[in-house]
This record gives sequence, C-alpha cells and structure tokens, in this order.
Amino acid sequence: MHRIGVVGAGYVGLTTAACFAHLGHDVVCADVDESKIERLRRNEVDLVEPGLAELLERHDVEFTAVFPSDVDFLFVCVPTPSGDHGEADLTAVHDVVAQVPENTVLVLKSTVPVGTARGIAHRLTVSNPEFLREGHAVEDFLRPQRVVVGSTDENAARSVAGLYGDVPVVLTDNTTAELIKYACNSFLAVKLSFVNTLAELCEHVGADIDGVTEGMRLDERIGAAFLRPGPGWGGSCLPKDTRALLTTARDQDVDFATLRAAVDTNDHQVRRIADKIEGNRIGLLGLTFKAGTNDLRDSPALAIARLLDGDVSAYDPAITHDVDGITVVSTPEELADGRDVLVVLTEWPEFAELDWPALADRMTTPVLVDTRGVVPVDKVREAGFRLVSVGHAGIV
Ligand SMILES: NC(=O)C1=CN([C@@H]2O[C@H](COP(=O)(O)OP(=O)(O)OC[C@H]3O[C@@H](n4cnc5c(N)ncnc54)[C@H](O)[C@@H]3O)[C@@H](O)[C@H]2O)C=CC1
Ligand SMILES: O=C(O)[C@H]1O[C@H](OP(=O)(O)OP(=O)(O)OC[C@H]2O[C@@H](n3ccc(=O)[nH]c3=O)[C@H](O)[C@@H]2O)[C@H](O)[C@@H](O)[C@@H]1O
Repeated sequence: MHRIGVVGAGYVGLTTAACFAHLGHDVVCADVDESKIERLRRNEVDLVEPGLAELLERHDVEFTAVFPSDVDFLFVCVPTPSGDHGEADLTAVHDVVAQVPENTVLVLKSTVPVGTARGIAHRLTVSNPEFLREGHAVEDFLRPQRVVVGSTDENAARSVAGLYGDVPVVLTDNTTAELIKYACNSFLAVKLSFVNTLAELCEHVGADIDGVTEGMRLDERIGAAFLRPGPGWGGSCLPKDTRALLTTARDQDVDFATLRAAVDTNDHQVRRIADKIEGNRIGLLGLTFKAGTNDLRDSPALAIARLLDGDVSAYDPAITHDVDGITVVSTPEELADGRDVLVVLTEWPEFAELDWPALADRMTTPVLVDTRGVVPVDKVREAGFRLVSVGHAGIV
C-alpha cells in the first residue's frame, strides 16, 4: 500500500483517486475548486460515471483544496485545454509540477504534448497517460487494456505500474508514452472521419453504411469498434488532442496529412448534417457528445445547433438546464410539440424506444433526421415520419 496524491478531481483525477483507493492505497485528492472539494466531502459526485460514486462511498479518499505534500506518488490530472493555436495549454500542469516536493514520484497523467516530461528535466518524471472513456471510466481504469508507463528511470516506471495491480503494461520512455496517447486518440479520429465520409458516399451510390461496416468489422485487422457514423466526433479529448498533435507535427515540419484530413472531414460533417435539417422549429434529441455522459464539452450536437436558423429546443436525458441559448425540455413529447423536424444527435438507447405515433401527432410535419442510426426505421415510417438518415440510400 502506498500513499498516493491526485491533483485535479475531474473525470480522470476522481476516477484515479477512487480506483486507487479501491485497490487498497491511501489516497488524497486535491483540487483548486473549493466548492467541488466541499461537495466531494459530502459524497456528492457531479459526474455521470457508473460505479464512481459507489467506490467513493465505500473507500475513504481524503479531499482537500491544499496541495498534498506528504505522498509517495503524485498524479497530475489537471486539464490541458487547446490554446489559441491548437497547442495544448500546459499552464495548470506547470503550476502543479512546480509544487511537487523532491521526494515524491511525479506522475504525469494529464494528456501532455510530446517532450513535456523531457522539458521537466530538473526532476524525475513518470509519464502515465490515461485511456479511459467517459461513461466507462471506472471499468476502464480497473480493467485496462494496457497501462502505459514511460520514464528515464525504469524502477520508477515499474513502481508506478505496480500500483495498478495485475494489468498489461507497456514500459517505455517518456516521449514514447506521451506520443502513444496522442496516437490512440488521433487514430480513432481518423477511423471515425473515414466512416463518416464512407456514409456520405453511401448516400450517393445507393449503398447502406450498416452493411458496409458489418463487412468491415468482421476483418480483425480493421477491428469492430469505432465504425458507427454520426454527427461528427467530439468530446473533451478527440478534438483537442488531434489539434495538439497536428501542432506538434507542424512544429517538426512533418506533414500529418491523414490527421489534418480527419479534422477537416469532421468540420465538414458538422456542416453536412446541419444542411440536412430543414424547418423553423427544430427539436434536438440529445445534446451530450455521446450517450452515457452529461459532458457537453466540444459536443457535435452543439456545433450543429450553432449552424441552425430558427427556434431550437432540445431534450437530453442527462441535461436539465438550458444550454447555449437552447431551451432544454423535460420529455421527448414536450420537445415534439409544434416542431417541424426532430434530430437525433446523441445515441441514447431510449431514443430507439420512443412512442413514434405520439410524437408524430404533436408535430407540424413529422420529419426525423437520425444522425446516429438508432431509431427503428420501420416503426418510424409507419408512424408517418419522413426519415432522413446518415449513410442510407433511399432514406436521405
Ligand atoms: N475526460 C477524459 O475522458 C480523459 C481526459 N484525459 C486527460 O486528463 C486531463 C484531465 O482531464 P479531465 O479529467 O477531463 O478534466 P476535468 O476538467 O474533468 O477536471 C480537471 C480538474 O482539475 C482541476 N484543476 C484545474 N487546475 C488545477 C490546478 N492548478 N490545481 C489543482 N486542480 C486543478 C479543475 O478544477 C477540475 O476539477 C486532461 O489532460 C485530459 O486530456 C485523459 C483521458 C481521458
Ligand atoms: O483522451 C480521452 O479523453 C479519451 O477520449 C476518448 O474517449 P471519450 O472522449 O470518452 O469518447 P469516445 O467514446 O472515444 O467518443 C468520441 C466521439 O466519437 C463518437 N463516436 C464514437 C464511436 C463511433 O463508432 N462513432 C462515433 O461517432 C462519439 O459519439 C464521440 O463524439 C477515447 O476513446 C479514450 O480512450 C480517451 O481516454
């Protein structure tokens, strides 16, 4: 058992703190947001993450607004948002690093650009990027497909890997560890943009994207995941990390054309979907960047909403407050009232089970744009909807 400090009590930090406590370590978790610390002390968790609140309830994690100085390992889990030119803004990371005492192993878990650890040359640093998905944070942390640890000091790297228990480990140097993180998110982005363009092509040539991806997924070299077309990929990380890797490549005079194309394709996808939405009174089904989370950061739904003219309302099972000038209502029926068009933007499973005839009755013209391919086509059509899809010839 070790004494572990975690700085930053967000998706990554709070998950890290709860899971290390679950694995038997003594954990202190710090954040500059004092009101968040107060809420966490009362066991109030703002994040929608299955199992997280339960773990925090079961295990004692000390929450503090004071920098933890008496720990063996200090995990840096603070934000690294996009700066003005797409580069990662490391202000919070440097602020934390400057406070870590000499006798503490400094572990960089925030996603930081290639060369960041090398730039902190005055002290030993272990790079331990995080790969958890929002909505699956606890499960991904406790049963990771791999834990990546990089350091110039192999013993330090092994000691960090050892904190996770019996998990697959990639032991490497700092710079490689940093690049692995960006490579993974960027590769996923490339895969998604490829599929979104394929869906556009399907609409033109009379093919069906579900059939095409079914045929692709069975090829193990391609892999089954990340082949669902959608309104564009978003979230707090894929957009910012692709931008940051492009900046790194540009700084090195490396032309990362595939990645640049993926980012441009994603901008195109958002505009392409907005163009499919006709009508003055528009109802959005889903605002979060994906299902299973209440995170709205860099959500394609909001990017699309910004491009729409007219009166835009939304229903999202995880959102109860108005967002970006969009009125958020509390039921799909309320949303349908007097609307010209409904648009599925998040793949919430309950959207497959909606009462389509009842929704159609409430609308002026029953038109449904399904950007996620989640609604039952036959039922929706039987209810009288004109269905506009992504990637299906014949129902565009
Ligand atoms: N959200 C995700 O799914 C994943 C995020 N990451 C990376 O992890 C890092 C953190 O991301 P999230 O957990 O999403 O961020 P977040 O925004 O959810 O949480 C960050 C927390 O850090 C606190 N904070 C900010 N500056 C601080 C400082 N100087 N000292 C102490 N606390 C400070 C904030 O108050 C906030 O509570 C980022 O680099 C991100 O790219 C990596 C993998 C997954
Ligand atoms: O660095 C991070 O923060 C994390 O970023 C992503 O996780 P997350 O942001 O939770 O979201 P994803 O599940 O990857 O989804 C990203 C976007 O792609 C979209 N998506 C995903 C899969 C798919 O088939 N189709 C599709 O459109 C989602 O709707 C969403 O907008 C990565 O999957 C994590 O491994 C990584 O740790």
